[in-house]
Amino acid sequence: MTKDEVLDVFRECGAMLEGHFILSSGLRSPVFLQKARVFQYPAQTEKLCRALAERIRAEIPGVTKVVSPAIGGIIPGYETARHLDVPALYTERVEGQFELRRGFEIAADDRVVVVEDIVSTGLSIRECVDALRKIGANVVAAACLIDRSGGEADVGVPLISLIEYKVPAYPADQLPPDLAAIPPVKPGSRGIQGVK
Ligand SMILES: O=P(O)(O)OC[C@H]1O[C@H](OP(=O)(O)OP(=O)(O)O)[C@H](O)[C@@H]1O
Ligand SMILES: O=C(O)c1cc(=O)[nH]c(=O)[nH]1
Ligand SMILES: [Mg+2]
Repeated sequence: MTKDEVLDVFRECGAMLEGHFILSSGLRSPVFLQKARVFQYPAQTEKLCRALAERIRAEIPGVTKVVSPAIGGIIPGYETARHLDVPALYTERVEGQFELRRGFEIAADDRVVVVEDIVSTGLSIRECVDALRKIGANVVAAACLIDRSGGEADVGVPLISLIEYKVPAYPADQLPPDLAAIPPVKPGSRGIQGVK
């Protein structure tokens, strides 16, 4: 898929939000890609994830498992894994730290790709990769639908993005005046109900 085709899917699903958003990293941004609005449509999700799976298959041979950081990564991880014909697992936050969900297993000879929805700073993928390495998993790459860092994020493994789409993000104490004038909202799940 071309960059415009991917962005059109987000626009058509009403997922390209403008305002003042607190990102997972704590940075602030005038744009939020509300992926949940895309993932409510199976046909659109299938189209994006089929294209991502094709990229993964072409660039990373022999993938045996997909693991995604909850919550946002679960649906695209599952759909991408379906196209790769491998199992779809996920990590979830337990007292703020990612852990492989209870019941899932990864063998020493598995070749794991972490599949994420959106990358901003890459922090969530790094945390997921760290959690997987801690239990001995071989993480060979990561992949995402949209890389908002424009290729700058370091996720600790090779990152395949369906598209790069550079969006501004600012520390909370360095907001441009037009952004500071808008009350901020936090759409993501990190930090809810006492979770760090
Ligand atoms: O590259 P980063 O700076 O880590 O930002 C991107 C992360 O932010 C969002 O997750 P969030 O923590 O908001 O929770 P969610 O997955 O439940 O939406 C998104 O799903 C990515 O995981
Ligand atoms: O950085 C984030 O938290 C983030 C940005 C974005 O555009 N979409 C999203 O789901 N998370
Ligand atoms: Mg997430």
